[in-house]
Amino acid sequence: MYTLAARCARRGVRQAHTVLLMRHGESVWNLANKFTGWHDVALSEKGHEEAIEGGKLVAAEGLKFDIAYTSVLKRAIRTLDHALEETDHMWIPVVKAWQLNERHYGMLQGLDKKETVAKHGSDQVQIWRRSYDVPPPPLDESSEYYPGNDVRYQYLDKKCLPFTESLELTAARVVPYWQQVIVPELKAGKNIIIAAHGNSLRALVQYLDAIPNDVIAELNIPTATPLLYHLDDDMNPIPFEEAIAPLTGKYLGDLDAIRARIEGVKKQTG
Ligand SMILES: O=C(O)[C@@H](CO)OP(=O)(O)O
Repeated sequence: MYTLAARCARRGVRQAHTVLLMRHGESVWNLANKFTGWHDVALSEKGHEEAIEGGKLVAAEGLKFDIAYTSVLKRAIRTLDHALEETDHMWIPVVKAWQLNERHYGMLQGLDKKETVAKHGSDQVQIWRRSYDVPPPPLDESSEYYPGNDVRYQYLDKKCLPFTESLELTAARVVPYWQQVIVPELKAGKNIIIAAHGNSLRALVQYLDAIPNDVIAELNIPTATPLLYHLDDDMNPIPFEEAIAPLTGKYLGDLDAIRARIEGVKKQTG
């Protein structure tokens, strides 16, 4: 004989849907202060440590996951590996999707951020870096950074491959991937962990939290800092009190240290 409480629990007085977002740890090009985009660079030593620390924070929260998503770039893949290892989830399926890649930085890829400011001015670089709809100058097909020259994209229709991307163009692949691939898994009751990138995650949280275009320009996402969302059955975030606005999801860890990390990302250009 079930108690009333137990019957209710079984009949779907359900918990919120859980999604844990995590930007990769510091990469060797973050360390060198270069625009990276789709270029596939490794984590720095500090980046590995950050990802392990981030994973420990997720473990301490006692979160359970059923499926993981990441990009096709090793800094995010390795970050996810660390998080899965620290939380004892190495066994769950991992989906690697180009749609979760970092925003393609066009002609800026490989350039030093401060040298780019010295050459083009901080206002122009801020527009390329954080405006919603102005992409950096495009590269061309002869560039070593053109995805059409990269074997991992060989089976993709060339018209899917960017020469550069704004946040708007990044969202045009991230958000449909969220809606079409990830949301059905959430609706099936699965808990999700996603390891991705500063700008692909900015595109996703802008969508989840309905952040206006001028406000998202001010939003920076720190490396390897777990960001927890609870969603209702309509996939709307259930705000956490501890959230740092305009986000409604909450970062795990020491909030002062997290704010300092956010400032660090902002200051990369000066
Ligand atoms: O270089 C990049 O690809 C991104 C993330 O590292 O940089 P930014 O924060 O300047 O958009």
